[in-house]
Formats: sequence, structure tokens, C-alpha cells
Amino acid sequence: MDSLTNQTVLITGASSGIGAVYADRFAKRGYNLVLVARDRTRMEALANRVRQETGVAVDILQADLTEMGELAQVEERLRTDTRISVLINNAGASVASSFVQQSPDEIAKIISLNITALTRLSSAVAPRFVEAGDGAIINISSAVALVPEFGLTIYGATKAFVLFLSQGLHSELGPKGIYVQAVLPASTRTEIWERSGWDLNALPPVMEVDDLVDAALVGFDRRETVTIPSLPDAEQWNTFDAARQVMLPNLNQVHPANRYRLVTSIQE
Ligand SMILES: NC(=O)C1=CN([C@@H]2O[C@H](COP(=O)(O)OP(=O)(O)OC[C@H]3O[C@@H](n4cnc5c(N)ncnc54)[C@H](OP(=O)(O)O)[C@@H]3O)[C@@H](O)[C@H]2O)C=CC1
Ligand SMILES: CC(=O)[C@H](N)C(=O)O
Repeated sequence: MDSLTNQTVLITGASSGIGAVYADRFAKRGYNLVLVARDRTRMEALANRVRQETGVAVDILQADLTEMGELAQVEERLRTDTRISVLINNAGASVASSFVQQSPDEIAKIISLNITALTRLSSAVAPRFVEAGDGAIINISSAVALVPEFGLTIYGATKAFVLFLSQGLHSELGPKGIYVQAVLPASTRTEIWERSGWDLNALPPVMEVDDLVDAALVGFDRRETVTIPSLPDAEQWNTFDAARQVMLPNLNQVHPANRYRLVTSIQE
């Protein structure tokens, strides 16, 4: 089968889990693929299967996105390859330990992958998309972005950054024809759990990765800005976001609010 769209999607973290399923689904939609991750063998296996099943073209870019030189090569591809019309910022990592147990290097590595790489890749592709007046960026955040009480503070903070960045880019780039989606998966069966030191079997049942990606793609096709596949009642998110917007006109004031004024009481 020939490629149906002649468009290409670049997917980071495509060697396993959510990224590998996105690769499968976009190939079935006729997109050519650029797969990015560290594990070339797994990406080659995925590429061979997908080529055979769908006939699309698949390129592999082996890169550790926390290594600036390797990240730069992916940025360059995004800047120059005009066939790439969708970027999926999916590569990410977590760590099961608490804040005080995490070393500064561990923290820096998570920030480097979950925030710096994702932001730089978005920044590399956005000007070209704006020039074309077309393009889409899918950013994989997490439901943990909404749950500071969860105890995964650094991971959750990186995912809150991804949510904010996506909402901000939606506002900035939406009017220029660019679609930006933040996907907030809740717990999903992938290798991230084992990689970050959790025993998935000890947790309550979680969503299967195919279901997660198929649901996220329904949100993509609807052009949702924020997609939370597990949330049964979308109104809850809408109410949450509306509460934020109600507050906005009150944030800028000349004087501090009354409750912060010093009370100088003169008694006599
Ligand atoms: N599974 C879940 O419960 C949830 C996952 N998410 C998010 O989904 C995204 C995908 O994770 P998921 O599929 O679950 O887990 P996986 O561990 O299966 O996938 C992570 C992917 O990121 C790649 N990756 C990891 N580190 C690097 C690196 N330094 N450079 C380049 N690529 C890297 C891995 O490939 P390789 O090792 O070959 O480099 C792999 O392809 C992440 O952003 C995660 O935070 C969000 C909410 C819930
Ligand atoms: C807790 C995790 O590590 C998981 N990836 C999630 O975002 O829920």
C-alpha cells in the first residue's frame, strides 16, 4: 500500500508503550513516520512490521533526548523536513521515589527529558508550521499534572509544565492554524512503571495502552485542547478551567488585597 497522505509524523519515545501505539495508528492513517528513541533494535522491529502492514515509509532517528548534541539532530530534522506535519512529544520518564530521595542529577534528567527536550522540539518545529499555516503538536502530559498531592512532585511538575505549555501554545499558535493538544493519560499499562521503580501488578487495574491512544486520537480528531481519556465527565474539567478563568480579571490590581494590608491600629 502506498502512503495515503504523503504527510509525516515525528514521534518521540516511539520504541515502546504509548509512542509505539501512536506510530501504529498514524501509519494506519497513511502517515509516514519518523521514530525517535534510544533503542534502535526495538524501533527497527516496529518499523518493519508497520512498513509491511501499511506500506508507509518509516525513518528511525536514534537519539537520547537528554544529550544536547543528539537532541539537536532531531531539532534539525523538525526544522528542515517540510513533510513533517505532526509532532508527537511523547518521550518521558518518571521516578517512583520521593523528592528527598531523588538526587539532583536524577531530577535534572527528568526535567531535561520531560521539559527541555519537549520544549526545544516544539520550538524547532513551530516557526515552520506557522509559515505553512498548518501543523499539529501532540504533547503527552499526565493526569498527575492535576494532582500535587500524589507525591510524584518532580514528575507531576514537569507534566504540569507540559499542560501549561500546550495551553499557551494553543492560544499563541491556534490563530495561525496550528493545532496543539495536551493529552493527560492516567495510569496506563506500559513499561514506564517498571522503568521508574513501581510494581504495576501491585497497583489497582490500569488502562490498556491501545485504549488510551485510541481515545486520545478521538480527542485529536475533535481538535480538543486538553484530552483526559480516563475522565468520565468532561464537565468536571470544563468547570475546573472555568473557575480559573473567572479569577483572571481580578488578578491585576494596583493595591494588595485587603487581607494583606498591614493593620496599624491606634488604640487610646
Ligand atoms: N503509562 C502511564 O501510566 C502514563 C504515561 N504518561 C506519559 O506517557 C509518555 C510515554 O510513556 P509510556 O509509553 O507510558 O512509557 P514507556 O516507558 O513505554 O515509553 C517511554 C518512551 O520514551 C523513550 N525515552 C525514555 N527516555 C528517553 C531518552 N532519554 N531519550 C529518548 N527517548 C527516551 C523510551 O524509549 P528508549 O528507552 O528506547 O529511549 C520509550 O520509547 C511519557 O511522557 C509518560 O510520562 C503519562 C501518564 C500516564
Ligand atoms: C505515575 C507515573 O509514572 C505514570 N507515568 C503517570 O503519569 O501516571
